[in-house]
Amino acid sequence: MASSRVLYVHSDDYVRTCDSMARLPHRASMVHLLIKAYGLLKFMRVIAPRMASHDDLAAFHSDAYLSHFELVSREGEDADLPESQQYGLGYDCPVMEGVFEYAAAVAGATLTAAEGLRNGVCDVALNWAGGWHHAKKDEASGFCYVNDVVLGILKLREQFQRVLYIDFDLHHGDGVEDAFSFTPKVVTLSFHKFSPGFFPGTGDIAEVGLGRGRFYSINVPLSDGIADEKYVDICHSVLQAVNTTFLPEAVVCQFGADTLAGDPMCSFNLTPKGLGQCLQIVLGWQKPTLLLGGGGYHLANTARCWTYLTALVLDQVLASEIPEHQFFPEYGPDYVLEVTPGCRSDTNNPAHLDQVLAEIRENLKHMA
Ligand SMILES: O=C(/C=C/c1ccccc1NC(=O)c1ccccc1Oc1ccccc1)NO
Ligand SMILES: [Zn+2]
Repeated sequence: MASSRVLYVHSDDYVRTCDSMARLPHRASMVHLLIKAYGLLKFMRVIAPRMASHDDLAAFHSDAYLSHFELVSREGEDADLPESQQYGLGYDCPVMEGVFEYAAAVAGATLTAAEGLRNGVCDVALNWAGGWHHAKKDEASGFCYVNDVVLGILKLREQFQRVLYIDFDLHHGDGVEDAFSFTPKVVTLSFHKFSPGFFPGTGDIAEVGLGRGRFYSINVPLSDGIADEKYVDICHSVLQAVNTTFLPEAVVCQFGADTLAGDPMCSFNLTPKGLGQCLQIVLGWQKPTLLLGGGGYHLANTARCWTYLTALVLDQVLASEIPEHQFFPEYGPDYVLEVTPGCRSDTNNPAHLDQVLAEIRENLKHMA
């Protein structure tokens, strides 16, 4: 990738705001400082994000939700207003003071990245602190308060007729699928763990979209223990089939890193190399591409993964040794970039995966 054609959305203020999300302490700093420590910033155009305005957020979210969310964010924890529950606020989506500013900052960063692509300023745009795919029009969900992914896709749709969304996070990208389930202009494709009782519970292969959007939502339900080889194999087959059938003009990828070996979600057994092979397939299409983060609860592995993917975009090879920097101690005991797969058994049987692929190929035949 010609380096100046890669946009990296970053500012120290933005990282500080994202770091303030207590449940992901310093993750944004760890990601940025590892990318910086590997000397990758000089290959990219670094742009400071703008804050999303109320109108920006209202492109997807309801006014009722936004004004309630802004109110409780001002008052912080003790704002246990009765209607908070109907807006998904509390429990999975605790209301920390300033959480509205955090959500507006992340949404603004994803919009800044999407605008760079829409205006032809860059070919690839990165916002690793974005990717909050569960938020609904009027409800926070799964620790997602504002759906920056939907906002980014809507921004790209101002310029591109057909947008392909690919969700590599461990969890089903339900908020994004819901937002576009009735339209054939956006294909949402999600690879995720689908298992009784596992959040969010949606994303079965039979979920194909509704009305004019029927067959434009694609779900690849997977089970625990899948490792790089099988994951890359099914991703490659589905991605190629979707790209040649839908012919997208722009692509948005959510690379939630909770699929990695060692993640506390303890489900899949992937490594950054496997996700990198999936990214290489998408980059090979040479279409305007927006890359976002998402889940990822082993903070050092998440930083390893997104740094590795950033280097892939830049055609840069990284040394195994983690460079000396502020968070170096977090990378022990080996202090290397690679993530070692776990020795967990893969519960995905090949015959079932073939069946999943056959059903998706069948559904694609109905895509006009
Ligand atoms: O990763 C996700 C969703 C996570 C999620 C879903 C339902 C309820 C809460 C969720 N998120 C969290 O609990 C959450 C968010 C940030 C940091 C730690 C978090 O907890 C854990 C707890 C145990 C393992 C991993 C994460 N979507 O991609
Ligand atoms: Zn996740």
